[in-house]
Amino acid sequence: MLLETSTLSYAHPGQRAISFPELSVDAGEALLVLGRSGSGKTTLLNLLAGLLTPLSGEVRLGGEKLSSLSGQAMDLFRGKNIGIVFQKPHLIAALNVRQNLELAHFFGKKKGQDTTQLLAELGIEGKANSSVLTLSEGEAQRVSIARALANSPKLILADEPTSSLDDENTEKVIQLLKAQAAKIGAALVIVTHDQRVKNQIPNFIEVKAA
Ligand SMILES: Nc1ncnc2c1ncn2[C@@H]1O[C@H](COP(=O)(O)OP(=O)(O)OP(=O)(O)O)[C@@H](O)[C@H]1O
Repeated sequence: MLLETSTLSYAHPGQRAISFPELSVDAGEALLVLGRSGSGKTTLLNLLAGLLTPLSGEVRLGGEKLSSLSGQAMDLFRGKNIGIVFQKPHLIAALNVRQNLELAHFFGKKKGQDTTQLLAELGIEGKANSSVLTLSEGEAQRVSIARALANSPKLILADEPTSSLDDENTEKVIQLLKAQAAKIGAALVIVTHDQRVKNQIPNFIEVKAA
């Protein structure tokens, strides 16, 4: 199994601990994380990304136990192996579209996917040299997906990637993520409360606050 967790829990300061259901995702597979607002979906995603350290249990990616990696080693491991699509695109305004993608190569210290081809696959090749400030919301979301894929990560994590999109673009974005995960053999985990996504990815777990 490429990604797996066991007895994972986390407590935010001053909050009750959240216990997460076990999850496992193989290369090329997709999993949805569903749950009500405040149930802990983003917290789980941050644990899977090694951005938070669990209170108990562990996350293993490609056999590597994330909590055994120190700060700097974890940052490098994440840059190489984990692509994250945040709820809001978080693009660097001073850089154009292509440069935003190349930044991922820089942080991952690897050459990664060809940016021209990647942008073409996502249907935004015409925007390569555009300022990110001139993009529509849907285009910016696709650039943030391209950036997450730029290093051909083993794991793609997406936090509510469709919450601000209409039905047509929701379907397109999920298809894109699935197709890209299958192409590079990555595990795909999508956190959402968007029930529309269930039609496209039947495999899911549900996070429930205690
Ligand atoms: N930095 C923090 N400090 C303290 N409590 C936090 C912090 N971040 C999240 N929480 C609390 O932890 C719980 C889970 O939050 P989380 O953001 O993981 O939920 P979520 O399921 O992603 O919610 P949403 O769907 O609204 O984004 C909530 O009760 C939240 O208030």
